[in-house]
Amino acid sequence: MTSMTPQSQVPSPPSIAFIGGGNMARSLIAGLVAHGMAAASIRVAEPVEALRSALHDDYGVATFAGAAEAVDGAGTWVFAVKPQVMRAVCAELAGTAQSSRPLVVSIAAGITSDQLDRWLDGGLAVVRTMPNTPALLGAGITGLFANAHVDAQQRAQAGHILSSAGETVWIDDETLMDAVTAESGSGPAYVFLLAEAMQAAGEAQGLPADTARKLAAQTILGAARMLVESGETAEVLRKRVTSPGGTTQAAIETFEAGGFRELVGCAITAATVRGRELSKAND
Ligand SMILES: NC(=O)C1=CN([C@@H]2O[C@H](COP(=O)(O)OP(=O)(O)OC[C@H]3O[C@@H](n4cnc5c(N)ncnc54)[C@H](OP(=O)(O)O)[C@@H]3O)[C@@H](O)[C@H]2O)C=CC1
Ligand SMILES: O=C(O)[C@@H]1CCC=N1
Repeated sequence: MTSMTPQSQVPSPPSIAFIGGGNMARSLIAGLVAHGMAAASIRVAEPVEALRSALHDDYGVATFAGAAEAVDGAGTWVFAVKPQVMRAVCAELAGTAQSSRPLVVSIAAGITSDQLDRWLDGGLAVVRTMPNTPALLGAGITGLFANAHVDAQQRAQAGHILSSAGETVWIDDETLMDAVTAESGSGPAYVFLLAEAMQAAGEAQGLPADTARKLAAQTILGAARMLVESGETAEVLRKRVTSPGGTTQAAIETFEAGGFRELVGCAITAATVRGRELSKAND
């Protein structure tokens, strides 16, 4: 006798479960679906009903209120919750992790692969990653670190998931993941701060707000494309703009006199230190 299982109850292997369906999970899911991953292979645990509905409506993925239901049958678990709740979420899933031995991928700032492995009761393949928000456009960059339990196939799987968000770079020394977080994970916010400041300064010089906004945004886009596409260093590109005795020189000298480089250094140090604090504070 053949028993029929309703189609809706059949997980399509190999499926990926996202635990947390907020901003970053949404960006990664958008990238995966855009790169051809079947929506039926993506399961998302998210407590906020409005976020669950939006993910289902926009991408067709299966959504669940609880993490335990979302990971059922999934070979890869992507932890996309805040660092502050990671330990509790892992405690809830540790038993299932030990019986189903998934590939564990985390995007959380600060939380180490050792902590994740320990909180899930040990011996698991863990890839700690740090993407950034341009993932939403497939223009992100992600640093990845694999623990000793990750095999070649799992490494490829983690790389595949994050490459749908943009570029990837593997990091061999996990202690550097806090620096990755400080430079590229948080980095889009620094650029947006620069855009805010440029726009405000343009307006202060008399430009209409919409014109000042467009000038700042397109300048940052164009400069970023030159950095990526020209093969030249930032220093060379900066010097090409800076005519001797001209307007740029006047501005750059003002930045330098104000300690711009030191300030950026202090900001990135603060973010790196905060990553380490997040690890300790949530252990
Ligand atoms: N935003 C960014 O630019 C980047 C963030 N990250 C990392 O990504 C992670 C997520 O950040 P982000 O997407 O911005 O945060 P969000 O707050 O947007 O998303 C996290 C989601 O997880 C939900 N959640 C809480 N508890 C659970 C649970 N037990 N099971 C399932 N879902 C749960 C939260 O719900 P609720 O709000 O109700 O708690 C929230 O909707 C963080 O660890 C962060 O460090 C990494 C790179 C960049
Ligand atoms: O601010 C944060 O903690 C997260 C991690 C990197 C970007 N946003």
